Amino acid sequence: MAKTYVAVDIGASSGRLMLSQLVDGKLKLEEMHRFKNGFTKKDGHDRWDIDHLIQEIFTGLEKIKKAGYTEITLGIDTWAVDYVLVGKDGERLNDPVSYRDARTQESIEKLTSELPKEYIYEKTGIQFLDFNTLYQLFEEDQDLLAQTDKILMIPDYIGYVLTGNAVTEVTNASTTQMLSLREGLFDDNLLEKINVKQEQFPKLVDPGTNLGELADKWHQKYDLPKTKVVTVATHDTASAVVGTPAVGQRWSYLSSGTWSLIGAELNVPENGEAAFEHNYTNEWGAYGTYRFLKNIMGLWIIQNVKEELDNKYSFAELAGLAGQEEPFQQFIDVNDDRFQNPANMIQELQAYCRETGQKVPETPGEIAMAVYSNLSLYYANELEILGNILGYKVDALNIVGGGSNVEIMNQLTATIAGVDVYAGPSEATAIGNVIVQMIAEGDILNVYLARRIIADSFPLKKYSPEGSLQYKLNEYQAFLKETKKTTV
Ligand SMILES: Nc1ncnc2c1ncn2[C@@H]1O[C@H](COP(=O)(O)OP(=O)(O)OP(=O)(O)O)[C@@H](O)[C@H]1O
Ligand SMILES: C[C@H](O)[C@H](O)[C@@H](O)C(=O)CO
Ligand SMILES: [Mg+2]
Repeated sequence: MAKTYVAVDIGASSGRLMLSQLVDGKLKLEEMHRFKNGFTKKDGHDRWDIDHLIQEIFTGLEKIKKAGYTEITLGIDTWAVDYVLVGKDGERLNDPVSYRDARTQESIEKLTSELPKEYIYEKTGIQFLDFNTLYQLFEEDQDLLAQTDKILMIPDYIGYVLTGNAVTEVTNASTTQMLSLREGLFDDNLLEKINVKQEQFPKLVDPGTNLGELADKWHQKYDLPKTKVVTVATHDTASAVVGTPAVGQRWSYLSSGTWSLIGAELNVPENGEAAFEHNYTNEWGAYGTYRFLKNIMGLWIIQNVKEELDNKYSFAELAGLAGQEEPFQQFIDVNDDRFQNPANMIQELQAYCRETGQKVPETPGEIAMAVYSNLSLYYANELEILGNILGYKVDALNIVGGGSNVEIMNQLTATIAGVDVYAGPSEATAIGNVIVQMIAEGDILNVYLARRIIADSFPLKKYSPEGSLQYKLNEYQAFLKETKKTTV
């Protein structure tokens, strides 16, 4: 009987428990439970409801038990950078603050006035995003920090609640912008800067570490399967990269969800001048790799548009309406900070177009196409920059995540970038999560073979360039140069 694996994959917009088994060399994947995620304003900050997320996990595990699965292995992955402060009594001190909260808007300038960006980037190789853990802890309530016994990243906290065991998993630890590339530890100078001690972080562990059994108290409270928890690549993007089929000689990936993370998998970090100038990051990947990538605002923009249209349209319907419009009616720098957490996204997009003297999108289709076509242009621009930094032309882009369902964006990206796009699997994150568990349990030999199994198990859709849109990319790059504020 094939062993049963469960991925708990919680993104910024939604979470899911996915059940997987390896049967005759193919991966079976079944969604057992899905729930919404999101932050709300509480005690003056945008915060996650971590207790709700944990409750949803138990709800999903009860469904799995009810479906007849009595023994499972489980892994947890979530979004990056955010953390939970745990007191000396082992209990949570507060609701975790969301990385979209305004508290860190000025933090990079404040912190790097005393500790130069060049030092931080040379040490960590991590992109400057104002919500990195480094800046969040720099702004953290000092009284709370003084009461803190353990700082746990979100997925590590969930694993701690489930098993009682606390670790710091390295792929997510790297997103803090405090993990030294050379020493493989949190950098002492950076910790000192933010008033944090090494011992406030539990020991660093690699993906595939056995975290322990689900604590007995949960079996007394709920009807759950016997559950062994494995620490996977707990940063969801790290799991997504593991779950990428990696089609192409010089392949690249685009993890397309709330964020769009575009980049390549390297065996050595690249934190040189060009990478620094273009704010590329070296987040740690599984199996000693580095995720050399760039954060792009992503489908967060469409998620807000959908809500502001009172959810009258599904994502598929919005993509369908967009497909009825001409692309490139206006150029938008989708990575402009103003789109990070505006009061009203549609108004922000329209104001941007008015301020730059361009056609203002009005209908749902026009607005959706404005977003999708400018995301495609931005992806193509970054693929060109990625190739220039790495010294080779990327020959294939593997688009995974929910965004891989947006056919017009897949096709536009292929044509503008002049590369073949392979779309899917949309649940690559959950797949990468269970792959690390299967390798740890000896069901699969290594990640290279796993990726062949993924390509055999999930139909990929290929999009080849249709003519050339190089001229349009050149126009967009000129537009970005004119309108871009200096990058951090
Ligand atoms: N059928 C579809 N048609 C068009 N867009 C879709 C479709 N399905 C999903 N999407 C897009 O995918 C996005 C969600 O992607 P995904 O499920 O990978 O994100 P997530 O895991 O919830 O969040 P995160 O990116 O933080 O991990 C939605 O916001 C939507 O824009
Ligand atoms: C804030 C991070 O950049 C974000 O979480 C991203 O890395 C991610 O995890 C997208 O799912
Ligand atoms: Mg996700």
